[in-house]
Order: sequence, then structure tokens, then C-alpha cells
Amino acid sequence: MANQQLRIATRKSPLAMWQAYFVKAELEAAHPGLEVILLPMSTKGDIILDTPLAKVGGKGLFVKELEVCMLENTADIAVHSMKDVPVDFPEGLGLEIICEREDPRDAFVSNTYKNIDELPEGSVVGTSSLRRQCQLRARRPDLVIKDLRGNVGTRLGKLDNGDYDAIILAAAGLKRLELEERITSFMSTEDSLPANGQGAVGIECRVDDERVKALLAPLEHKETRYRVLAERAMNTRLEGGCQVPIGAYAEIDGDTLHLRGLVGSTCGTEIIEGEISGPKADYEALGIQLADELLGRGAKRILDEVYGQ
Ligand SMILES: NCc1[nH]cc(CCC(=O)O)c1CC(=O)O
Repeated sequence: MANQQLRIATRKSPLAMWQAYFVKAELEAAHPGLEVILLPMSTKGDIILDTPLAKVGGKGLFVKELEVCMLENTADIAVHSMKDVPVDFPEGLGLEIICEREDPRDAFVSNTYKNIDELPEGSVVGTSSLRRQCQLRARRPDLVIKDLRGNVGTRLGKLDNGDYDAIILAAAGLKRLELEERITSFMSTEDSLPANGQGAVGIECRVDDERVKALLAPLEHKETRYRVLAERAMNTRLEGGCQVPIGAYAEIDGDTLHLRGLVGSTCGTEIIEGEISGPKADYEALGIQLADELLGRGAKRILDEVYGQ
């Protein structure tokens, strides 16, 4: 058989490039003779960096250009951080593969203080994630939360400049970029419930492309799929755009899946939390059931307020 090629459309950020190179290496190891090519490109989301994400239209901005390439057949796959993948896919595209999850935790990064509890009153903490903001505020109402945008390296630079006393980032991103030594302390998944999909990489492709799907198959990690899809099912049921603080995190123990979820008001004055367990094969139903429970306990009111209904 002639040597095959596979083209990856990717954002140019260091994290996106790392993820694309990771998938390239995995694919080339699984298929000797396969040549994987990276096609780096800028997306709208990369360009509009000075406006809070929730205001410029959300996560879709980071993937549209990549999806157009796949639909026009100038690229075969796109590699995503699962937490950045929108719920809906354009007709003809789908999320084919979820790779093994890495560290799902948030990381506390500071040049002065060891952890959140050590921060003096009124300290300035950087994060643009409403989920992180809400959980921080609930625990430490005195902290001043300041917006923090840009690539991981940019964010660390702003901390080092003295713009913040501490910042919160995903541990997985720092580890991938070999910046693990910058992590001052890990926040447990109890202290900071992660975003759905955090720490997992997913691969999108054309749903009818059997050649590409066969090449991707060895990268699938079943357990991660159950966990991440349970988290996403909860998020989808809540119709959670990125304007509402939502956390979702699933773990698997034998055949049982445990899912925890939270919905908060943006100011952190109110947090509605819940959990559910059941057979892992029912991952989607469990996510929906937990979402419904949270909605019934007040999440609906919070969501309605945010979306003005
Ligand atoms: N929102 C950007 C983003 N998307 C994925 C990661 C980290 C890697 C991951 O969660 O898989 C990050 C950086 C961060 O949140 O600090």
C-alpha cells in the first residue's frame, strides 16, 4: 500500500500545537508508514484577546476555521481540548475519538503564596473562567478576581509582571507545555470542580470518512469517553454556555461512574452542587439526571437570570 497521509488542522497556540504533535506521534506509532502533516492556522478566538470570552461569543470562535477546513477537505482532523469543544457540530463533522485523560485538576500558581488559604485578604487572583471565579469567591469572598486572557505563556508572564498575586490555570496545560514546575499547588477536584472535559484531548473528523476513522481508532480511550461524555451530557442538559459557572467531573470505579456537578451564580454567592452514581454504560442518562436534579434545586433560576428569560 502506498504511504498514506493525514492532515491535522490546528490552532497555532503552543498548547494546541503540543496537542496536535501528540496526536501526530500517536498516529505515526500506531501506523508505520503514515505521514501526518500539521496545518497551523489562526482563529477568531486567538485574535480577539482583550475582550472577556463570554462577551465575544464563546468557545465556537476557536474551532470554526478548523471545521471549515475539514468540510472543504483541505484537512482531515482537528485536535481539541475537550473542555473547549462546543456541544454542537456542523453537519458532516463529529467528535470521533477521546484520548486518555491527563490531570483534570486546576492549579494554583503564585510567586509568593503557597495556596489559596495563604493569600492575604484582598489579594488579586487572575482567571477568566466563571467556574473558577465562582468557586474562589464562595471560599474567599474577600479576594479580588481579575480577568486573565491569552495563551498559557502570556498568563504566566502577567503573573510574573506583578499584575496578580496568584493565577489559576489547568494543570494539564502546564504539564503539556513542560511548565509543571510553575505549579505552586494543585487544587483538589473537591476544592475546584473542573470544567467538563478538562484534561482530555478529543479528535474531530468527517463522520463519513471511513479511512480516517480507521486510522484514528487506536487512540480511543473508553474510560475517558464515558467520563467526559457524562460530564458533557450534564452540561448540555443545562444548556450551559460559557456565561454560567458550571463544573462537572466524573470518575469510574469498576463498573460504576460517579459524577459531581455544580452550577453557580457568577458572583459566587450561590452554588448548587450534586452528585450521582450508576452503571458506567449509562453515562449519558446519569449526566442528564444530575442536570435535572440541579435544575430542580435552583440551577434553573440562576440560568434564567443569566440568559434573561
Ligand atoms: N481555556 C483554555 C484551555 N483549554 C484547555 C486548557 C488546558 C488543557 C485542558 O484542560 O485539557 C486551557 C488552559 C487553562 O484552562 O488553563
